[in-house]
Amino acid sequence: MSAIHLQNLVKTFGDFNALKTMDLAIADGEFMALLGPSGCGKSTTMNMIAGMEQPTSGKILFGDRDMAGVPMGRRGVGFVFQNYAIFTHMTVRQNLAYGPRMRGAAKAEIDRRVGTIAEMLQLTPLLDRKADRLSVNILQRVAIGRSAIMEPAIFLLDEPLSNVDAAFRAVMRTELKQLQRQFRQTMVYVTHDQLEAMTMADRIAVMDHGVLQQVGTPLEVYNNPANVFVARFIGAPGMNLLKGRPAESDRGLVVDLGPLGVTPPLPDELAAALRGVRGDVLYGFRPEQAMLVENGGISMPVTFVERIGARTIVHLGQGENAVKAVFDNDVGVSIEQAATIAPPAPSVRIFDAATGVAVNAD
Ligand SMILES: Nc1ncnc2c1ncn2[C@@H]1O[C@H](COP(=O)(O)OP(=O)(O)OP(=O)(O)O)[C@@H](O)[C@H]1O
Repeated sequence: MSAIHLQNLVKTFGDFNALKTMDLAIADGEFMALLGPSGCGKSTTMNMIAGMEQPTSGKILFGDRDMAGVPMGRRGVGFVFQNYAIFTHMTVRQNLAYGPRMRGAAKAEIDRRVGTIAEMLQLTPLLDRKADRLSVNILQRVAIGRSAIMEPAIFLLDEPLSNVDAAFRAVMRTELKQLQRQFRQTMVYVTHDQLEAMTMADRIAVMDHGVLQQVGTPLEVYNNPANVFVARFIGAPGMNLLKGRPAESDRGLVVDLGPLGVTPPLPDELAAALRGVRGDVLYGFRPEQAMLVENGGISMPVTFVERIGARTIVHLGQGENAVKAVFDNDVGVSIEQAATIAPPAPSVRIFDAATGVAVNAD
């Protein structure tokens, strides 16, 4: 019953196409993140699942039940927004108890549920505090608790952590994941923050301009982005992409990067797939996978070195040819030096420069 199917879902506002078409199957008990930049249609999709917006066309099914015409209050969904929606004149306990009380639950049952949720969200010492005396961080925790206590089979969260501070956000990422594991709800989580999506979600639906770009586990979208948008959007920093042309060499197929020279040879399967591609390609590799080598790599001037604790981000090249390399230690390079970097062959990804679509090795 708690699986969600979005079928050919379209939403237009006047003549603006906010969601061009969306097909997505979310399994019962799955944590699905809707991830993308501002304005890509995440909230619009979420609001249609909740029943706050009606689709222009297409279907939303919960299990095999069509949600067309089913009002929000009858969908059995819990919803948490960016801006906490709680009663400030009530205590934390009264806020948490509100939903079960409205449903007519017995006092002992309400007390039990309030106790469990308060414990999970570390609200126990604050239960008798008035909500108007709490910080924004704690208010959002109460808002999540107020929804979670109803044990909705489907839990929808729209950027719930964007107003809380960074340290608290890190704590809440773990707590939300634990909450979902405990209640085994189907959770749909809207965010523009790829780190939130990567750390919490079972699968991520990456969106851009009202179009679903890719659906996959965090590792799938990180390791095998379907296109250039996903390659750049996932990862911090995003994937490096250098423009070039496939070229035969005596060591096998390489990518000729023009003034940067040629890349190391491509792995056989990728080379085989690439032989079908005409025109320019983008040679992609993750900053974390770049290695410093003596020779046989791509040599570029170092333009900037960021040292963030034990992590070093080395910026190389400029303009279209700028790339970044991330190391877990201080690699001892400095500005204006040249450095030669090479990704391990299996981690290289190639994209068709004209379409942006990944060239798949398999
Ligand atoms: N009621 C509306 N009327 C007109 N345009 C709308 C309406 N709601 C959303 N839009 C537009 O639809 C597009 C998608 O909006 P949506 O809120 O779904 O994006 P989002 O990906 O959630 O981004 P954000 O994180 O900024 O909310 C935006 O360009 C937005 O301006």
